[in-house]
Amino acid sequence: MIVFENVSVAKGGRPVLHDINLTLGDRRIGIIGRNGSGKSTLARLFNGLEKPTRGHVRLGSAPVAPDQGAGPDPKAGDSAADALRHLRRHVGFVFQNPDNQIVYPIVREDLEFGLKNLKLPPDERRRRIKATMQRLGIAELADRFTHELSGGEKQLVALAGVLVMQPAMIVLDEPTTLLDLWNRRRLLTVLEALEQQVVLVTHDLDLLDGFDRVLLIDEGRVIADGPPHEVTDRYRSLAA
Ligand SMILES: Nc1ncnc2c1ncn2[C@@H]1O[C@H](COP(=O)(O)OP(=O)(O)OP(=O)(O)O)[C@@H](O)[C@H]1O
Repeated sequence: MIVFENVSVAKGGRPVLHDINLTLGDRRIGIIGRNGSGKSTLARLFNGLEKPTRGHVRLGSAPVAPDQGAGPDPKAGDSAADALRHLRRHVGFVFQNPDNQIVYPIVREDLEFGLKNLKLPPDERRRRIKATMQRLGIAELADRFTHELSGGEKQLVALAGVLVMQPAMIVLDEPTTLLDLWNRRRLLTVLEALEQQVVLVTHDLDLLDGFDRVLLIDEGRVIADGPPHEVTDRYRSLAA
């Protein structure tokens, strides 16, 4: 469960999100909207990649970022830093561009990096990496150079890097843009099977069939919030 309370974000002095209030406990949540409407900014708030200019984001009961008007109370700062760590640990984020996510030269090393930080024993690290790669149908990529992968292969490796961490919630920002039909279908099957809460930003409206809830963002505001067909119909009517 994640809660947005009076959240606004400004960038370069320009308002990008306006006074967002949401309580999101649903298992499958989609975020749609036209280019530049604020979807990625909203998605990045989920795991603290973006901080509110005003308001709070809370995972469970922990505040993620203080209202910036709260002042420089060092104690409040510490708890906000703890809350941010909590959020980063529990919410995995899959970037639109996998090059922003893949760090190490060999696929297996890249997937192992976060698991080492969690101080998991080598056996458990190997087990998780193998199971995740098999699940995504990319087991044969384990020993490849990451810079030699195709765009779609990189996108799947970036997703694997998040899944191995087993976060409580997974946020994906347009994860299908580089995928062929087979891998798009595979990704959908993987998402359907995940037990975690999933938040998906997409222009690919068909992916949202079967989702519990879809948010339509327009000019930094949530202008529709409901079941997929209702909200995607409203979106299509904006473009008509
Ligand atoms: N660093 C920045 N400085 C100023 N404006 C920014 C900055 N980053 C993003 N913006 C603006 O914020 C608005 C929202 O951007 P955002 O990336 O959230 O949109 P989006 O809905 O994800 O778009 P798309 O569908 O094109 O990916 C856009 O108008 C964008 O130009």
